[in-house]
Amino acid sequence: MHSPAVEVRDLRMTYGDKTAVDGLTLSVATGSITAVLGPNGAGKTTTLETCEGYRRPQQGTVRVLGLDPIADRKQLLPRIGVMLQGQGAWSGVRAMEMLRHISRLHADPLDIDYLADRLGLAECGRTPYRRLSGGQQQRLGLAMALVGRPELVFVDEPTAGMDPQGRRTTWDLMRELRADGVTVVLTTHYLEEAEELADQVHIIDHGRMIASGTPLELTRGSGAGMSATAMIRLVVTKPFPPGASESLRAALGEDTEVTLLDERSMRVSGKADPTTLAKVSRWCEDNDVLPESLTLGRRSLEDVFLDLTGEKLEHV
Ligand SMILES: Nc1ncnc2c1ncn2[C@@H]1O[C@H](COP(=O)(O)OP(=O)(O)OP(=O)(O)O)[C@@H](O)[C@H]1O
Repeated sequence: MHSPAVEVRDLRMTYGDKTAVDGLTLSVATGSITAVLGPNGAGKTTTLETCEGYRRPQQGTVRVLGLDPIADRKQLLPRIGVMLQGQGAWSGVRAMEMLRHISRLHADPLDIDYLADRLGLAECGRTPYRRLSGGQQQRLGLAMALVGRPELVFVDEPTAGMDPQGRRTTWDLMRELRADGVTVVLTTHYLEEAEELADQVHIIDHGRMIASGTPLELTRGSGAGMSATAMIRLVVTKPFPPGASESLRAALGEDTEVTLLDERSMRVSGKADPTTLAKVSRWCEDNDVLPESLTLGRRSLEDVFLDLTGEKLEHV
């Protein structure tokens, strides 16, 4: 077994009297893609910046590749790649000049033409940084993080502002990195990105870990911090009678959430067992409601996130 690539223990970070990270513990397996998900202001960037050595832990410990990101910065820097949110480059510098400059800081850089080609930067290589589109700036930031052949990369919202093709290219690249044994830690607002890419997902809210697991564990409800729940969708042939969701909830019991999605469909999250399905069906009979469909399905990561945080994330 490898030791973890990143280990955060009981991290606490504040800005004045604002607590940004509140006793966070997480570990990242070497060679994995790990996604840190959370609503705006959850503490993702602060946690990453502490791992990258930009911030000193106010409480708790952070180890990256077994090293202290601040005390061992010199040893660590050549081994990690960092793509910051809204990464800066000098505004007048041309994209390829910037990449070449960064590549010269590394002992054994990747071929920059290969990297530019791979990330679709070749056609804008002579464009000054400030004139690149948001997506091109993101791709350049990613190239700058990868050019030194890091063992571990931190990428903060790597595909924000990218078009669907740029996003897919980036996802492919992340998978290639993993296949080469590189560890990837990313933050994202896009649940689909986490679902597509991540081996492990940590969901944080208000600076605390609220759930973690593989995407499958989380959507089945078997991840840490989760209870086993399923999603039942009930679609009926004519509009529900008034008070239907409250009445169905009463019929199903306390552990169930019933949400009216529109006048003819409801979402029930509760236990995934035959009894629950039978109760829904009995409720339909008692209320003279004819189901058009009654389906039991896995929740999406979106449903999990919504249930845990009460907030919606943006869609891809
Ligand atoms: N330099 C700062 N000074 C004061 N408060 C800050 C600072 N940086 C972050 N915060 C606050 O700390 C909390 C956590 O911010 P952080 O940027 O870590 O969250 P995040 O999960 O990365 O959010 P986002 O998804 O919006 O990037 C937020 O409430 C934020 O307003």
